[in-house]
Amino acid sequence: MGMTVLKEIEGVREQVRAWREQGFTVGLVPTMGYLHEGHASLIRRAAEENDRVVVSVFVNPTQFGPKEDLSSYPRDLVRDIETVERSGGDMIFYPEASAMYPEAYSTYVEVGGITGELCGRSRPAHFRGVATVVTKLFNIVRPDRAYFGRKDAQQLAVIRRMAKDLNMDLEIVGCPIVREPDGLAMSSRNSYLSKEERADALVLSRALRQCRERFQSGCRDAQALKEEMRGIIAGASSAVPDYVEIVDAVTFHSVKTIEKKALAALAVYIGKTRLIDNTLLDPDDEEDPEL
Ligand SMILES: Nc1ncnc2c1ncn2[C@@H]1O[C@H](COP(=O)(O)OP(=O)(O)OP(=O)(O)O)[C@@H](O)[C@H]1O
Ligand SMILES: CC(C)(CO)[C@@H](O)C(=O)[O-]
Ligand code: BAL
Repeated sequence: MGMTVLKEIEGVREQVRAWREQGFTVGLVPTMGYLHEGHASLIRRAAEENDRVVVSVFVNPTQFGPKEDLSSYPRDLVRDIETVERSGGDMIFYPEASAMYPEAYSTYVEVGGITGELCGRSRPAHFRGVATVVTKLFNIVRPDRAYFGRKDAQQLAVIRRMAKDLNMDLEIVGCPIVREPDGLAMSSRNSYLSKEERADALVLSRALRQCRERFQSGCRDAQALKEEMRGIIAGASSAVPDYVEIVDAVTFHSVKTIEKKALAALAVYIGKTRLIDNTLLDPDDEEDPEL
């Protein structure tokens, strides 16, 4: 089967309906495009677990703040088509913003609780935009499973909460963080970095690795771990932390002592580029294949 590229919502519905009539299961990988190996790993996983895979490519305006990078967000549909095809996807859905948010559009999905923490503090309307667009994508594609990366750990938790709270009939699948060989988590925004900033950006994964090592050797004091991470970040001249946190992996509330599953999570400006990364700190399982 060849790959389809569709812009119109109705065309997507028709194609998915035809697949369903043939008894096929459908996986969805929502993205903002400029695809890299992190996205490709989600598409491959979806292709392993579903008969057909839809990849949405949509730079969603409602999740960007007024001073954020909506207009400069990188785009390359031709390369994205190649990546989806090579990774086993069957359809790219790339709608226009005016089709997703026509005139008089007025409905938003607000997830409470964890959205008040971490990225939700620095990007106040962000998760409302994410929850809204993901709900719309779920309603358009009606997938059996949807795939999200753990690099955006809080986003994954918000979507799991939303799907559960709103009785959405699909499985949310979380996928491991894919890194460059030197440890930097892959991100479309890495393309903004100058050569010097690219080198400085290594402080995120380095700080998290150090945190994990100290955790594995028995340290459970979150303050001490955070101070050490801040010290590593301060070593890069272009790096300014937005947050350096250790939170409960379920509630996303800050913890003092790590007694159950926690997440060490960072958002750091490297020059003007805001990057995020995280690692799980699990007192019952000290192995982490990702860092
Ligand atoms: N390095 C990665 N490993 C695993 N999943 C990833 C990685 N990067 C992004 N993803 C996942 O891909 C999906 C689409 O993300 P998105 O298009 O925003 O990519 P991104 O590279 O994170 O972009 P940005 O630079 O905006 O953060 C999300 O579920 C995200 O968690
Ligand atoms: C899930 C998502 C595609 C919604 O726009 C976006 O937040 C992303 O790329 O992670
Ligand atoms: N990966 C999250 C998309 C955003 O930063 O808006």
